[in-house]
Amino acid sequence: MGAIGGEDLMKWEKMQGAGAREEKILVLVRLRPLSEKEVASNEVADWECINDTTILYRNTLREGSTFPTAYTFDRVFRGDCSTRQVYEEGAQQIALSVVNGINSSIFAYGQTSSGKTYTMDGITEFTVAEIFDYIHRHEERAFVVKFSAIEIYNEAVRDLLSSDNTPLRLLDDPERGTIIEKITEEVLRDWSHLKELLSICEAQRQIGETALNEKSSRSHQIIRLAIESSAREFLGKGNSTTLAASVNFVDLAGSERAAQALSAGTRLKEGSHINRSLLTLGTVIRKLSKGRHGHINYRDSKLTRILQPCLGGNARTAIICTLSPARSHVEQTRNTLLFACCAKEVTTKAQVNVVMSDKALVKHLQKELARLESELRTPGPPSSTCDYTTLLRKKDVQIEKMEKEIRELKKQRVLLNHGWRIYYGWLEMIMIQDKLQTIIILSGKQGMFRMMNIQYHQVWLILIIRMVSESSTIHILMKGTVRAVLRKLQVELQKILMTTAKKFAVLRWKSQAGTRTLDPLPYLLLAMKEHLL
Ligand SMILES: Nc1ncnc2c1ncn2[C@@H]1O[C@H](COP(=O)(O)OP(=O)(O)OP(=O)(O)O)[C@@H](O)[C@H]1O
Repeated sequence: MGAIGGEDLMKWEKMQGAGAREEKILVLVRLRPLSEKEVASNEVADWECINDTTILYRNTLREGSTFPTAYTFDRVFRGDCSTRQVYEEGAQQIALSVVNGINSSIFAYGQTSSGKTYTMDGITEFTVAEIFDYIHRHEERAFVVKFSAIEIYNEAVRDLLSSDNTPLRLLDDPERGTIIEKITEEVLRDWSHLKELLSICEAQRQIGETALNEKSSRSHQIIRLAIESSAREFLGKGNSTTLAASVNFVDLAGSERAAQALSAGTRLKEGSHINRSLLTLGTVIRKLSKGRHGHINYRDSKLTRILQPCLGGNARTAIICTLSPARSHVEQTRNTLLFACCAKEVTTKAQVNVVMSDKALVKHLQKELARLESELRTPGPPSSTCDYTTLLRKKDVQIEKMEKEIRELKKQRVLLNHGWRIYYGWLEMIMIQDKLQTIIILSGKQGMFRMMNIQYHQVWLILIIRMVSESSTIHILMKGTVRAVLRKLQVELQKILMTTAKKFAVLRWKSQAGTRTLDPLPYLLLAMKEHLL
């Protein structure tokens, strides 16, 4: 990962000062023309966009109905509007936020055959073309663009870049939220590479047949571009910071009822799952539209778990609701419009995402500390002595917190740089947990165990045992899942203990209860289980 610094850091600090930006989800409606098939079967178009923001139901035969006839959104697009127009006048601003370190998502929602895939294919390509163009125009920055794609089919998550059909697991990460384990990420090289990856995805996507749409997509598809950028000027220097964000292109499966698609058998099973995910999406949107009160059931479906940040979280979001104008689809069109009405009340809180190196973070915290101290030295006129004391106390707490963070970061850096140290004396365990990794150092008079870089469920474990009383050093490198590493570790330790039994037999351990003789193996395994699993 590269680095930005100086001006960029200042710019970022300013942006952070301005805080996260709260805004409503952008809701766009796209009405498609009647299809040839619909025209051939004498279908009537009952919906019309009367201006740029309003869509009207024009069935005079239905007068007296309790449903509203006019619906207003951020933007509505008539049947003769091109996808480029939908992109430029709708989704563009939100999608391109990603190059400035802001997460963004574009969804297509609507019944089968209403034009979701037709719309999202164009939106995805236009966005990537503009991202490439932006990258070429900003040579002062180094960009890395990573492409990944999944589908959620019958509530199983599949990697669309892999021929392996094994469902991917979702994991909860305290920092990054829900992450998809073992997902393939391709570093995007150029336009032809994008086309190649998109055609792999298309081939992998589950295609089924329903009575409504001969090539109906039966799964939810999420294409994700993760973009990291750093100023070339600071590449490789210690005070590195990187802008990191991703944009999701979400093509949902049809929102219609399974019955209407004349589904049966497999199609019916798909329908119920599709509706479970969409039902949860609807519930989440409905709850969010009424404010953030109470529990929001993101975890009830894979779709809402993965898309949680786009639904009221740290992202800018646009939803394109696609509609068929046909009279026979009026019920589904109304359902889609109802969903769209709820979605336009949902707010998200996007912020610039910056990944900093330790050095840059320490620098940032020191600056913040200095700012707080200077604020303290020149306080504004307090309205009363009580206000002034409260302010002072608050600042003290903030300063103390910052100082603690700086101490902690410095300690971590020292340990990372000089962690390969031998602690003489009693067996001791130092455990440091930071955002991404856990470092455990077990050390003792006779031996030292050092384990580091334990990230999520992938463990990179280095066990180094050094016999202090002898010159020999044994290095064992193990890699795998936590359980696999624990098993291997147990075997390796037993081998070592057998060969160096005498040395370890007298290994002592000082606990609160006093000095005791200890076999280090169970203690080590217990400590690992407690802290890592
Ligand atoms: N705005 C439009 N203008 C012209 N043709 C359109 C438009 N939108 C969709 N179509 C056509 O309608 C048909 C169905 O569109 P599409 O496959 O995108 O629907 P969908 O909503 O993705 O359906 P499903 O949920 O079943 O995947 C396609 O043949 C597509 O070319």
